[in-house]
Amino acid sequence: MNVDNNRILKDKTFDKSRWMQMPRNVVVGHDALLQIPGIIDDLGVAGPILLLSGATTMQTVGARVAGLLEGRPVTTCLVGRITYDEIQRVEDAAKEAGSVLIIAVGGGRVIDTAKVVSYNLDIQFVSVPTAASHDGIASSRASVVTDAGNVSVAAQPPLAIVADTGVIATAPHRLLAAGCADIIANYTAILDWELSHRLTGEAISEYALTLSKITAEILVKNADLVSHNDETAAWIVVKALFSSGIAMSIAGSSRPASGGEHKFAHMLERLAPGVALHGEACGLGTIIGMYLHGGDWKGIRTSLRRIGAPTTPKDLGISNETCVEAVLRACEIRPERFTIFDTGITREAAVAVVEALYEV
Ligand SMILES: NC(=O)c1ccc[n+]([C@@H]2O[C@H](COP(=O)([O-])OP(=O)(O)OC[C@H]3O[C@@H](n4cnc5c(N)ncnc54)[C@H](O)[C@@H]3O)[C@@H](O)[C@H]2O)c1
Ligand SMILES: O=P(O)(O)OC[C@@H](O)CO
Ligand SMILES: [Zn+2]
Repeated sequence: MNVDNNRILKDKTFDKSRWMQMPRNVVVGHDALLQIPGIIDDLGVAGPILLLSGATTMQTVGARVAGLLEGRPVTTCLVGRITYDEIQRVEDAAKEAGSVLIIAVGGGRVIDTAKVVSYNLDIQFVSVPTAASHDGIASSRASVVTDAGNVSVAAQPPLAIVADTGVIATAPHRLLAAGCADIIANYTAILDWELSHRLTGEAISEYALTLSKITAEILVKNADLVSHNDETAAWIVVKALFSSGIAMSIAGSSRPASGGEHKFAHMLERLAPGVALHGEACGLGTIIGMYLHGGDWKGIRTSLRRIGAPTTPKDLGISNETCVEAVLRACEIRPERFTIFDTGITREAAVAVVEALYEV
């Protein structure tokens, strides 16, 4: 059922009420894909299925899932960028097929699209991440691209998650490293949330904040293990991505995992579309955010390097000027979310932080 998970009952003395929606079945491990038919039966959702995937992932994992669903009514649909137009197109396809369940097989964009469509149509969906590249695999939020930049919208968390570590370990290491960077971003997301709490009085959830922080700490502790592209690394990173998603579900917003470093990343995506993976841009934003907070930015950089994630604009294939621009204009993204990037950074300061990224 769709819910406004930040609903406040104004007429009560104790006036808070929040729905925290969580996944019901989470299956992680080798050959987890084979469990999909059993999971669908266990969920008790019978009827036409919409199999959603990306152009690349449909040819590989998507095709395997289609094979596993043989004998059931399945319609396939490919998704590209996540925009409101694209969401509408997928909604129309789901309606036309009379779908009662979406199975989303792919990266973050495919899963976010499924989340919004299933929310809007009030049908369920199963999340089948093909890469450990983002922490949206379990969250109840989706990030949609609009002309005004990325917006974070309420969405439906998956009823089930099927993360096959064998599949994830065969994805390029770049994707796994990006997922790690998306988790390391939690360090500055938390600092920004606490800063906003102190300066603007924004409410904070200690549980969400603590879960987000511990998740990043455990990941960094395992940095050497996740620098490999094997199933152990996939296992560790998927658990971190899941945990971070749950922190977002507890908070009812992406706040525990998305601060100024994400605003920077979303602006960078607008200035240089498609150049960096989401997590890669967030990792760079985390080093910058930590520098601006006066924290251990070199420690963040060391962790990202150990994992194999980019740490400079050059690594990402963007110019220093574009990076400076993204630092200065990050505040245009989601202006209501106060972060260290919203404190009036001068061009001089932005140039200085970008130059510092190259310090040995
Ligand atoms: N809702 C949330 O809480 C949340 C959290 C983090 C990120 N996001 C969103 O997710 C998106 C980023 O996710 P992403 O980095 O996965 O991007 P993506 O979905 O664009 O995938 C990146 C690339 O990886 C490829 N890929 C995926 N699996 C593969 C595999 N097994 N082998 C080879 N290639 C594979 C895809 O084809 C694509 O080209 C952004 O839109 C971001 O805003 C949302
Ligand atoms: O709200 P946004 O900024 O899309 O953040 C969600 C997710 O990317 C956090 O890792
Ligand atoms: Zn993210």
